[in-house]
Amino acid sequence: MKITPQAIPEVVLIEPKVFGDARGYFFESYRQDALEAATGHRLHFMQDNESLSARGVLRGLHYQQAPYAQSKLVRVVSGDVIDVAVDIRIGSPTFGQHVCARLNSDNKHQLFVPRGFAHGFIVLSETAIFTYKVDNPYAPEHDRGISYSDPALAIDWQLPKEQIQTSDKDGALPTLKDRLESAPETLFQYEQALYD
Ligand SMILES: Cc1cn([C@H]2C[C@H](O)[C@@H](COP(=O)(O)OP(=O)(O)O[C@H]3O[C@H](C)C(=O)[C@H](O)[C@H]3O)O2)c(=O)[nH]c1=O
Repeated sequence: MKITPQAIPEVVLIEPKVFGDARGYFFESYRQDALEAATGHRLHFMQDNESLSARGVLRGLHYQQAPYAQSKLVRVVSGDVIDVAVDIRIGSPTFGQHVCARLNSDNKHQLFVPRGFAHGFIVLSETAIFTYKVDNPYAPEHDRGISYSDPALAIDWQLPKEQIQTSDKDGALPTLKDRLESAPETLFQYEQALYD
């Protein structure tokens, strides 16, 4: 597999080696040793999630605040999405900046979204099955988010606004600036030790 740091280097893109033959294909969808070496973190993924969404559905931008911050290893088993990770570590040189990755069942690419980042994706295909590992359990009381349409983030979701569908919860999320001004404790500090 090829693992490449992105423009925000803590976020890495994983391109698995796919072995095709007359029966179909095989690839290693997760290698802890390779990902730990590439990210510099010990990783203990302990929950797998899966969601099915129709074209235009946008889930995000979500994160869990400390002490339940989550790293995510995300991939698409069916369909085509734009996946986005936003740096929400106060003091980071890339605070408020984001990485986009096109993940689909053809390229089989995966994105590692570290703790300290908000995450979301939009579906470009008719439907998409999105599956991912997280390294902390679901903690609804620590579930937080920022607005996918925050003009300061300037994320290109590639679909017209009228085609984007979100949950009511996601549609009401604050901008990063609002969250920074009203509840900075729900974000992260760049110097904060987020991994053991
Ligand atoms: C995330 C999660 C949700 N749930 C329950 C809570 C709700 O009753 C239902 C749907 O939850 P939600 O609307 O938060 O699901 P998504 O909008 O897909 O949220 C996820 O979407 C973005 C892309 C993320 O990165 C996060 O992993 C996660 O926030 O599943 C659970 O039981 N366990 C879980 O880990």
